[in-house]
Amino acid sequence: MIYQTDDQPIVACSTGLSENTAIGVIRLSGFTDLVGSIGPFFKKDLSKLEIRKATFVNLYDIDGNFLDEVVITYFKGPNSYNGENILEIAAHGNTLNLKRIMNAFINSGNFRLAKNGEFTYRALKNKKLSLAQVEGLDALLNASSSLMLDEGLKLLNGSLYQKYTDLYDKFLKLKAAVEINIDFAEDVGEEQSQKLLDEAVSDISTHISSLHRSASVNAKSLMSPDIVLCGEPNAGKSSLFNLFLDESRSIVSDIAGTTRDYISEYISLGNETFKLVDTAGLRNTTDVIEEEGIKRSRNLIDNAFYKILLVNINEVEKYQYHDINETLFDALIFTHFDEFEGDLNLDTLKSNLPKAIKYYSADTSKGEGRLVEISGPIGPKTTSGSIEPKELEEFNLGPMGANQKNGPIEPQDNTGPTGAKVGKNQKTGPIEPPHITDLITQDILSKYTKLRNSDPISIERHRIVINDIYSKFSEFSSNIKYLDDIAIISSEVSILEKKTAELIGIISPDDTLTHIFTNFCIGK
Ligand SMILES: Nc1nc2c(c(=O)[nH]1)N(C=O)[C@@H](CNc1ccc(C(=O)N[C@@H](CCC(=O)O)C(=O)O)cc1)CN2
Ligand SMILES: Nc1nc2c(ncn2[C@@H]2O[C@H](COP(=O)(O)OP(=O)(O)OP(=O)(O)O)[C@@H](O)[C@H]2O)c(=O)[nH]1
Ligand SMILES: [Mg+2]
Repeated sequence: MIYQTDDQPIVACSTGLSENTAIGVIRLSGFTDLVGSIGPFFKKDLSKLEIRKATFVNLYDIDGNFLDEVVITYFKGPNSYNGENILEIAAHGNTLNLKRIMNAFINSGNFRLAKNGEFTYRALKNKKLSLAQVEGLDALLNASSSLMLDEGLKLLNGSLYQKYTDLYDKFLKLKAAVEINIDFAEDVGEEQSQKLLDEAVSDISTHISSLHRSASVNAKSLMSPDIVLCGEPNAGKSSLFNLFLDESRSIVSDIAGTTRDYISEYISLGNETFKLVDTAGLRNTTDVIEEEGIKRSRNLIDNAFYKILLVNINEVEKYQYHDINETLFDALIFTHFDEFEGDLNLDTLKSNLPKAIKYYSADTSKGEGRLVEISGPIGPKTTSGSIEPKELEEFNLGPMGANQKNGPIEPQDNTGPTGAKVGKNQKTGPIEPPHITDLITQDILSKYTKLRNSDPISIERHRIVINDIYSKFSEFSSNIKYLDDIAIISSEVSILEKKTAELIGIISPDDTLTHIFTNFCIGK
């Protein structure tokens, strides 16, 4: 299917028609004769209408019936959003009123209702926006996380768009350097022309590597950052879920398999909203319904932004759900730590379990928790690897440890968001133990910030084209010293330049256009 259109003048309500609002904006675009085709609606000589200035006027239908008091703004093409003549009418935002006004223009026979995204389509056609910018607009308008919103803005006219156009300019420079090698090597000197070429190649190499890094960030998990709790039945998933929500949202019981399907709630951590998901306990089962629940859990884990595995520390030896052994968890929490009496050797405990970046111990029925080890790719060297049992004991125990049975457990209500605050009996009592949700929250936010700072590119088309340019260019730059046929070099550079033009959207395939514009709302 191809996005089909014509050049007729169009009208639409850009502020939506699903709800009454204070003010609604109706846009008219693509008319050539402001005075003749629009003047009658205002019973005014619009030849004196000031450009890009808000003007208060009365609006009438074609038969002269009064419709509304409105404010109009005229953008004379090509200096408008889409390059066409545009008139914006800000009217009273009752949807009946807005529809009646639109109908007045449509019934005059000079305007038709715009299709989805048609104003913007014309901006693209008139080269006011490139395809990449339109995709940015799409991301901006449909964003469900502040990260997507940022990406949209960066594409629309910001740093990311600049990176794309810089890459294109650099390919043009490379092309020029190649041409100098072909035509003017003798004039410039062999050495000088080779230097130009080398510089151009290395410049692109740095640039495309940075884009490639941005395109390699796991984008799926960023669109809706889910925090998924999983583990075998009775591990304490629902207990932790409720600790996060500060209420008993999920049913907690000692019957294994209590949670049969996943449940989720939105939670605010820092300034961000995350979806917290409590999943069905993972176990090998013959129950068809439970099996389906587990399948869903697996799916959620695979796509999660932050994966938490809970394991009852007293049952590590019995742990048997190995289908997720390949998954790297962000956090593994040893729960039921308050009941633990065994030998605390983390290496032994870990050997029967999937891997994680950070290990915690906790009493998930109450909330106390400790960080026990950082390992894996992001852990600092000093804390990675195994910790000596003695060291771990000091690190790990404290008020919740060996003395726990005789010593009082401090009430939780004084625990602030950073954990470790002094409890109620300040003078005599021990220090308040940290809260597991505070520790995990810190880690979630730090992961989110890190991802955000890595300038992720989540638009699939861009990821594909960037990866393609990256791999073709890598091949090209490692071969260039062996290529003695300058004509071959030249044609390779042309291919890469075309791909970059495609990334920006200077060249845009029809199916891409259709895909994008059907996603837009009417009036955009
Ligand atoms: N009222 C109103 N608000 C709006 C829009 C709009 O169309 N109308 N926009 C719609 O998305 C966004 C703003 N985008 C716009 C982009 C370009 C031009 C424009 O007139 N461009 C001219 C002049 C540029 C200049 O003076 O610097 C041009 O490009 O030639 C207007 C709005 C958000 N807010
Ligand atoms: N002592 C102790 N009890 C806990 C701890 N965490 C959870 N419990 C208890 O263990 C039982 C199971 O907890 P849930 O939170 O329902 O476990 P779950 O992982 O959601 O279990 P399923 O929904 O069956 O998969 C409940 O009785 C909890 O009160 C803990 O750290 N220490
Ligand atoms: Mg549960």
